[in-house]
Parts: sequence; C-alpha cells; structure tokens
Amino acid sequence: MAIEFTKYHGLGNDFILIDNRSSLTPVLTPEKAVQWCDRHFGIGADGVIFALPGQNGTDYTMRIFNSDGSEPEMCGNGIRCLAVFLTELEGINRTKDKYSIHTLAGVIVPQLTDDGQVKVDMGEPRLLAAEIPTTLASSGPQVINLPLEVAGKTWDVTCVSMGNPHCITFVEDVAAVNLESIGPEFENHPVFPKKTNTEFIEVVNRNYLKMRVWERGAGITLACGTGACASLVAGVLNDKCDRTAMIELPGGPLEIEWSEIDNRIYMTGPAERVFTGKY
Ligand SMILES: N[C@@H](CCC[C@H](N)C(=O)O)C(=O)O
Repeated sequence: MAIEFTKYHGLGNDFILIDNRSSLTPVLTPEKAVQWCDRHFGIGADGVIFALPGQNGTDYTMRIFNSDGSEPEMCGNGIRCLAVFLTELEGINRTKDKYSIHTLAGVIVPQLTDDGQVKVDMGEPRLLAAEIPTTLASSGPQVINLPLEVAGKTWDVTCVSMGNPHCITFVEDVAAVNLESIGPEFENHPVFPKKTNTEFIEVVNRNYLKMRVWERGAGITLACGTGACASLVAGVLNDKCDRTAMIELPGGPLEIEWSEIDNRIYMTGPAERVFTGKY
C-alpha cells in the first residue's frame, strides 16, 4: 500500500511527516522508518514523524522514530515542522495557529508567528541526574561541569534533559571537533543508560553560541532544537551566556530563551516544506 508523506526540514534537520490523524498507531514500523530514512535506498531523512490524534485533552500527538528506528521522547526541530504540517493539513490561518501536542516528554506548545517562523514552548529543563538519565553525579544531584573520560580524554560536561537526554561540553573551537569519531563514544558511554545526544559548544559571546551536535539514533545532523535549548541552559548554569541567546548551528540559527518568569524554554526558528510524495 502506498503511503502519502511530506518532507520537511528545520535548519537542515530533515523529517518525513505522515498524516496519521485517524489512528493512535503509527502506520510505519520502526524497521520501515529505517528504510524510509536511508539516504541511498529510501527517501532520506533524520527521522519519521507521525501526526496522531490528541490524548488527554491535547490537539494532537507527535511520535517520532530516529533514522536508526529508536523512538526519542521529543524533537525540537521536528515539532516546528509538525506545526506547519498540521496548519497545511487543517488549512487554518497561519498566524493564529497554536497547538498543544502530546509527546513522550509532556505537552509541548508550538505557535506560528507573523513572520512565518514557529515559536515553541518547550517546557522546563530537567536537571536531576536521574531525570537525564545519567549515573554521572559524584558531588550532588545535578551534573554541572563534571569531568567525564571519553576516548582517552577528559571532557567537562553538563547534562540537561529536555525530555530527551543531552550532554553538553564547551570547547575552544567547535570546527576542530572530530564529531564522527567522538560522537558515538559519548552516545554509547556507560554513564548514559538511555544513551545521549551530545552538543559541542563554542561561546562567541554571552548572546551567541556556536554548536555542533551528534544525535542519539541519528548521528551528525545539521541542527537539533532540543540540543540548542539544553545548551543554552548549560551555558547559563556555567555562567557562560545570558538567558537569551542565538545558537548558530551548521544549518542556521535558532533563538532560545530560558524565561526567568516561568522557568520554561522558548525556541524560535523556521520549518520548511520540501516536497510531497507517495512511497
Ligand atoms: N533533532 C531533534 C532531536 C531528535 C531526537 C534525538 N535524536 C534523540 O534521540 O533524543 C531536535 O531537533 O530536537
């Protein structure tokens, strides 16, 4: 049976979106998602996202499979793509759209802005080691600037959950990091029982950070929304940046704010439709 899909990207972090609004069961298995995401033998993407009916009073549910078939709790760039996809499916006036989306990381609220971007209420960051989860907490309940041995080198890391796990480390020159070799070592490190996403951050100034990412279940991607949020939180906790900053990723910039008023993270960035098809 042919299934209709639409390809989107958020700063080059690309996804296959599927209209799954008639059932709470994704129309693809994780194994099929791996095949669809293959850049040589399939459509090619960092993940597959399903727009499912809402649960517990929410408008919709988002589920996502990474390109390796694993299921993460949340995806920041993906939820911006989902918001635009839903608007196009529902045909509502773009500027008024605000959705409550049920995810494995809780309820997330994206809103389309007047300039065609999407601003997302990403919820509160979680900092307790058990919430990340990580076993790396020697001196307290949080992991802030603690040494971690990876591939024969000591890295000072800060761990933040945005529903999914992130390990952040600050470096002098982000372009010099050999992501391909070091990324999998972080991802599969025994101190992360559910594996981890890893962000390498260069601080340019207190409102401008450069980031490269190795994603759990997807490898090197051009952008990671939850990673940018977690990195801003890590920057604030280490007194390296202010609570509002531009995070420059290989695919482009994201604006991130950690509100002092409600402790929630707000992420603003684009989401673009690329093409539609049947597979
Ligand atoms: N690219 C995403 C994150 C996708 C999930 C991640 N690979 C994980 O397994 O946690 C984003 O924009 O947040």
